Amino acid sequence: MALLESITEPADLRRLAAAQLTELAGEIREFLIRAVCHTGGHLGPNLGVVELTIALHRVFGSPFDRLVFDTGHQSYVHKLLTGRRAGFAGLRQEGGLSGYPSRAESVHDLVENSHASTALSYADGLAKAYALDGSDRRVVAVIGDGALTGGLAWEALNNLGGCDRPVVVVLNDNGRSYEPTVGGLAGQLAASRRRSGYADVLALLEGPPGHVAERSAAPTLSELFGGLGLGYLGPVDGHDIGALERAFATAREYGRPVVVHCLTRKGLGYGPAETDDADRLHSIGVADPATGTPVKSERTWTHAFSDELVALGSERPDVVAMSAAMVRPTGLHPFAVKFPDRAYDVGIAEQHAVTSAAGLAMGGKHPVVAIYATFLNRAFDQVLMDVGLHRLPVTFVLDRAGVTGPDGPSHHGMWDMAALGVVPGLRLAAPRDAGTLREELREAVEVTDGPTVLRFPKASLGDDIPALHRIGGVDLLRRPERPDILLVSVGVLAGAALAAADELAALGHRVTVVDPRWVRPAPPVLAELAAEHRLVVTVEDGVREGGAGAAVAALLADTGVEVPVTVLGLPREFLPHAGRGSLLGRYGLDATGIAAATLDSLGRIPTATTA
Ligand SMILES: Cc1ncc(C[n+]2csc(CCOP(=O)(O)OP(=O)(O)O)c2C)c(N)n1
Ligand SMILES: CC(=O)[C@@H](O)[C@H](O)COP(=O)(O)O
Ligand SMILES: [Mg+2]
Repeated sequence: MALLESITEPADLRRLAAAQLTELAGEIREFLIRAVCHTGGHLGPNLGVVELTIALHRVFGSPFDRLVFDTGHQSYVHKLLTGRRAGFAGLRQEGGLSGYPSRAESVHDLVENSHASTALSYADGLAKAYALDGSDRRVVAVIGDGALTGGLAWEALNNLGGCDRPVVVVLNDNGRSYEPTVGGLAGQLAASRRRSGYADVLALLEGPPGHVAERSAAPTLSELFGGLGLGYLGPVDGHDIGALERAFATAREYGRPVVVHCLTRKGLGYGPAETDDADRLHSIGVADPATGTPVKSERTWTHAFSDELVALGSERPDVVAMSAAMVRPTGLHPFAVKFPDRAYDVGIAEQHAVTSAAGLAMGGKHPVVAIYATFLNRAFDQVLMDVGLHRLPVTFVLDRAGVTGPDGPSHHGMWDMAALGVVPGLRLAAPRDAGTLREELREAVEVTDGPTVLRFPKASLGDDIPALHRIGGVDLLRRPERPDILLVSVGVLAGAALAAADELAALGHRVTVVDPRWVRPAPPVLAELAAEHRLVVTVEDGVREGGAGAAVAALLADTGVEVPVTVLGLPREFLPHAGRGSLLGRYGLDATGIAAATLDSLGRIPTATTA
């Protein structure tokens, strides 16, 4: 690692000879494999951009010139070249290096939002600002072929091409998002690779044999981007540092917006990634570096959803599934294998996914849109207007809801219950275990007059938590004689709520614990239950303001039930990266935190009413 250790800033790179750069690339790959297998993180994407990132830092002068990484999951090499090698021991760990660019870490980092397809818009704005200042700073946006399937990227291209600001768009084309990138654009890129005769990369192309041949009649990328008003350079071998540097140097002096099309191989240099057909080890947990296999394998909420959706698909031919470039991570793969004609992957295009699902519902189907909670934020208007206003039966299944952990602020799926709760006619369920997930999914697809939502976390599944009985759709999990406290627990927090009830019982309190199951709108029976208690405490792993607990408080106010309500949830802040359990504890959403907050609230009730 002698060369890598000698690099503390981009200027150090410019002192190296060509042969040393190749050696450095090898050291970086070796380092990444070891470091990322140790902590978990994005391995395949970073192994693919080693040469590309070296070349960028040799040609452009960051931080004067600005490098914007789309999504940012491929920024590890950039971090290594900008003085953060030592931080990799704590990559994505609490207090450690972020898995994405981070302005707190480095002046070389700019955009921390790891939602895809934004880089070209940021670049457009930066270039406008620098033009106003009369500055000749260059703006470079690195965007993957997957991220380029997002509509926002095309809105930006449309703007970039319509003016002469010198933005350099580096298209990192590895032919894949997680799986091979889908759609007409992917076909265009594939055809371009074919024409380039870049055999190694061609070997990665997948799809039916006719696919590439048919696409080869398509316009060239130069025509495509040229038609929008951008220059086009390429395709360039994305693993040839010399070729990349020549292309970037030309782009730097181009004087107009230009796309540099780089062909790369996701996972290059690590056998287990190169041969991984699922996703080239896109994002891994802690793994054995010798084999790339995860150290821990567990049954998750995603598995439970996945199995039940396949069962539903067999029973209900109208049930169709929709994904925005995340077929496997959201558990849709088994459904797509069994019902290939009823599964749609639209690319990184959440807004389109939602409105396309609306169309499917208008056409008599019941779409299940499986999506990470955080990515549905982007399609709020489509949920509200295109689905909600038309009262269409679309079911949204939000994986990674609540605290996700090491992916940090842009990935915590904590806004859903507050944001979606305002959609008229939308019903939202938060299953507490695998059993209720199955049950609530089935209830959701039975709904015919509006959108339904299921949300669950990125976590391993515990045992099912049985209900004593159900009233008004609400599950009673604990019901002592003469209860004084009502704990309303949302979804996965049922276990913590029950444990808190135990702690409180040990102190002499009598705690009822309920799981509302369908949390938005709040079930009316909660008002009746609340009236039998002296204090209501709601517990959710979503933003506290405007969430499920706030809906319970509003229900009580609307129905004249004058029992104090304490709403426990996440603060209205961007939460950092850290382990999920640790963050839940930090924000008082573990048993001890819930019990302590409850005692605190009890202590604040005037004595006359606590007697
Ligand atoms: C809006 C949004 N949807 C989905 C994702 C999840 N996601 C992260 S990376 C990725 C694939 C990106 O493909 P590409 O841009 O080609 O980068 P590569 O990993 O191939 O380098 C997806 C779907 C995301 N980050 N943002
Ligand atoms: C960058 C991105 O959005 C995804 O790669 C995400 O990090 C994956 O998260 P999971 O590892 O939870 O699937
Ligand atoms: Mg890609």
